[in-house]
Amino acid sequence: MNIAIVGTGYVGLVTGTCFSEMGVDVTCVDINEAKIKALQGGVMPIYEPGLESLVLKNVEAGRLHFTTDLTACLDNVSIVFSAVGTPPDEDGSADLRYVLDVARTVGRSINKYTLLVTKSTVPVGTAQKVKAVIQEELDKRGVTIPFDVASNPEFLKEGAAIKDFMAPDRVVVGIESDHARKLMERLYRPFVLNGYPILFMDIPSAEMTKYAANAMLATRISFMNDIANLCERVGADVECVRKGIGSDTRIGKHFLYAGCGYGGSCFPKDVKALLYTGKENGYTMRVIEAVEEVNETQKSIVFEKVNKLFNNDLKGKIVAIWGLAFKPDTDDMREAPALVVIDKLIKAGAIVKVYDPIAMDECKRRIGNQVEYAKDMYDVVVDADALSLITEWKQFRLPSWKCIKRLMRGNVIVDGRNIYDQEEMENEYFVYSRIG
Ligand SMILES: NC(=O)C1=CN([C@@H]2O[C@H](COP(=O)(O)OP(=O)(O)OC[C@H]3O[C@@H](n4cnc5c(N)ncnc54)[C@H](O)[C@@H]3O)[C@@H](O)[C@H]2O)C=CC1
Ligand SMILES: O=C(O)[C@H]1O[C@H](OP(=O)(O)OP(=O)(O)OC[C@H]2O[C@@H](n3ccc(=O)[nH]c3=O)[C@H](O)[C@@H]2O)[C@H](O)[C@@H](O)[C@@H]1O
Repeated sequence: MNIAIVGTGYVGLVTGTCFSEMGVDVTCVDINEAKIKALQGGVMPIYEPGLESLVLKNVEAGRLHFTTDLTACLDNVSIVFSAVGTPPDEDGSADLRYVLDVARTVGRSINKYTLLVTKSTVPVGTAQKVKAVIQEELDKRGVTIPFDVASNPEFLKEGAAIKDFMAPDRVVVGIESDHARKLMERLYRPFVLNGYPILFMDIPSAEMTKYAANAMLATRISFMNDIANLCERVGADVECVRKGIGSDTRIGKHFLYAGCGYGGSCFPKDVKALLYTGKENGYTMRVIEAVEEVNETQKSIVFEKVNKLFNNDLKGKIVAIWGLAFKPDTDDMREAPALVVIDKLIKAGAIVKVYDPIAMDECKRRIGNQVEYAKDMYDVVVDADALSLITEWKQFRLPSWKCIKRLMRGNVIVDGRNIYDQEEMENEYFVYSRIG
């Protein structure tokens, strides 16, 4: 089977690589020439565990190709996936410009039946827009060429993308023709053989499933952050509460970790887009509004705690930060809580020193020399008055507190992800503060 994947970002590159691993011949397409050139030279444009070796292996096997020219590969493929970005517009709605650009190129260039599958996260009704654009282009050409559209939202998480794609809880596919269903059944057969369910449904339901899933996960996080903030005020421990409620199988253990707010390229933007869809349809999504509001406040919580511990006077204080990426195992800093904390610390007059195992270059690209970049996790705490943990990379979990105590000039530790033991920290004579 030959397919093309348009958009070689986190989703497109992982999708293309994983399908090629299953024996499919995949051409990954991107308009970003530098990205394609790098990939052709074996250089990954993103950090994602396990990706590089899988890409190199499948390129070597001749099943994975990279190009900037979608038109040139359309004659050889039966399915085109669109995995381009859908960033938030100013009003919070999903910007469909890139998705519709892909549809336009497909309409202008196909010469035989093609199935265009949208993998990007798009609001209900997008497939119909995609269909209309392709038809418009075919009409302009004066040709009749059969085509279908489908929706196949992606549920992978950054940092665990390969595993999530290869072993999905489910694959959701929205279709409106038997032929499209057969093609998608064939493409996903290796996954079904491995026991992973594929759920076929109508296209609007598939499109909505993606937003509902992300909004539900974001809701759990904001709910727990709300509970954590109350725990702190009433003297309960949110970590005990998390285990207590997570053991109820109706609630489940996952996505119940209180922290310094959710970030990333998806929860923030998808929550906004869902709110917009509600408004557009005369309905206010009140729960989702609260989810967003709680998260906005929560992103400042580490700053608020540090500030309070220094009696609202951070002028000249050195604050070290562990973790910049929006979560561990990625270099992605889109909507990262660290950016909010850094900004507030700088505005309060603090000197900020940062360390992240992978996202240092990304941070430099975003905020330049507003902060000091340390060479490792111990170097960053030298002379610091306070240390704040923002991203729970594994290497931060069991540090040498003896060494840290020697290097810091102060003893304040603010744990934005609740990974340290309160008693141990107090035994080490740290002033320790966590979430909840
Ligand atoms: N990042 C993630 O973990 C997940 C993202 N998604 C969704 O998948 C979509 C893509 O997200 P990412 O991979 O993170 O985006 P990304 O920004 O990493 O990659 C998008 C790529 O599309 C390319 N592109 C834009 N227009 C193009 C065109 N006309 N032709 C060819 N290439 C084009 C860009 O150059 C870029 O390389 C979004 O809708 C996102 O919401 C869904 C699940 C997980
Ligand atoms: O649509 C998307 O792009 C993806 O968005 C999320 O994946 P991702 O953003 O990569 O990462 P998550 O592991 O979900 O973490 C998101 C944020 O929530 C925070 N989080 C997560 C879990 C938790 O219990 N508590 C918590 O604060 C993380 O620190 C992080 O900032 C979803 O988990 C994926 O299923 C989805 O495909």
